[in-house]
Amino acid sequence: MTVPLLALRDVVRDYGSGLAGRSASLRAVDGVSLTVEKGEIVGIVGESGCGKSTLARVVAALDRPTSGEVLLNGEDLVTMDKRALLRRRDRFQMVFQDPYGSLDPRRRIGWSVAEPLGVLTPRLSKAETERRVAEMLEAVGLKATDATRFPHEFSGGQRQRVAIARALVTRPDLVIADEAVSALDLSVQAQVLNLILDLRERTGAAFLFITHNLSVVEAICDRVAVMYRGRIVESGATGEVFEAPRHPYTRLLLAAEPGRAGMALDREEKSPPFPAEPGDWNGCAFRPRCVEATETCRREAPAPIEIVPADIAPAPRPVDWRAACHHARATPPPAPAGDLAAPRS
Ligand SMILES: Nc1ncnc2c1ncn2[C@@H]1O[C@H](COP(=O)(O)OP(=O)(O)OP(=O)(O)O)[C@@H](O)[C@H]1O
Repeated sequence: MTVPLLALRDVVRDYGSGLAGRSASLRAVDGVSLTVEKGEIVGIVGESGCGKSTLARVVAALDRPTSGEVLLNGEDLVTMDKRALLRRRDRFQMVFQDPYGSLDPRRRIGWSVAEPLGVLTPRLSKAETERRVAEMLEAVGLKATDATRFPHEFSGGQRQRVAIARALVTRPDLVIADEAVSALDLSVQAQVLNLILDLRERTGAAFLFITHNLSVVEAICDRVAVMYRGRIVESGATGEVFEAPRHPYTRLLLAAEPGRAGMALDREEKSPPFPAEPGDWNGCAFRPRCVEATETCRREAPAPIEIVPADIAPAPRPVDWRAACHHARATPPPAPAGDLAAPRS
């Protein structure tokens, strides 16, 4: 059996007092398990505060989970000592929403792109470093001579290209992109997404793409994981999940996307408060917003169930579609307009 590039096993991240014996005040990530294969682009979606960025930081080893495993090529980054982790740092890189934040305004672009090489492969010669920087700048559609310019001389889209060049210069296996295109105009966004697809083809890098934008996920992600209150409620191939979502929250998210026909969404219902204590909440976290909720949903948190795609009979393939809902079915339920607008309880 091949080892996935990234495997998250039951990852939990609590924010709280930090005092021993005291329970946490907030569970931002609640038992997330997920895999990313080599060269795959996996999207994490969900509304603000659902734990996307916390998960991204844990995967990038910028933050430690409260419990769980983060396996990169089978090695657990959580239990790894600092020196071993530093040696693996060239295997994964992060791209943030604000390229200004990751580019030093006083440094020339060439320096910023080269910096990870200096930290991670310090024995590289000056000539080889310059060659790698020029190669990366050209790969992201800039000129090699741009290396001598400063960040303020570039547009937002160009700066995001520089940030991507910086992330890919060490030839990482995995790039964790947190809202990496959200601040860009639609046309520039499309250019950067095409660039990412192109770079995936050329370098074989996998991407974990954190976004609240479903159109972005549809455009580039092979698979999608939908998060709600720290948990993955549905995951699977993007086309299948978006075509016939099985979790009511996925349907709600899709219906709320401008330009998509579907159920009405009462915007007041968005962003419900998190439980003050993780233990306060039994049952399904989505229950207060779901018209399908029953007594079972009140009592028991639903475990993910496997969904069998309709075409499984003529072309058997591994089942990779899961929904954590007591009422998820193998076939899509009829969804009359407005059925999620008014919660039952
Ligand atoms: N350092 C922190 N200390 C305490 N609580 C935090 C911290 N960082 C995040 N949180 C809380 O954890 C929850 C998840 O936050 P997170 O930033 O991961 O969500 P998100 O889905 O990325 O949201 P957004 O899309 O708005 O960035 C939120 O309730 C947030 O307030």
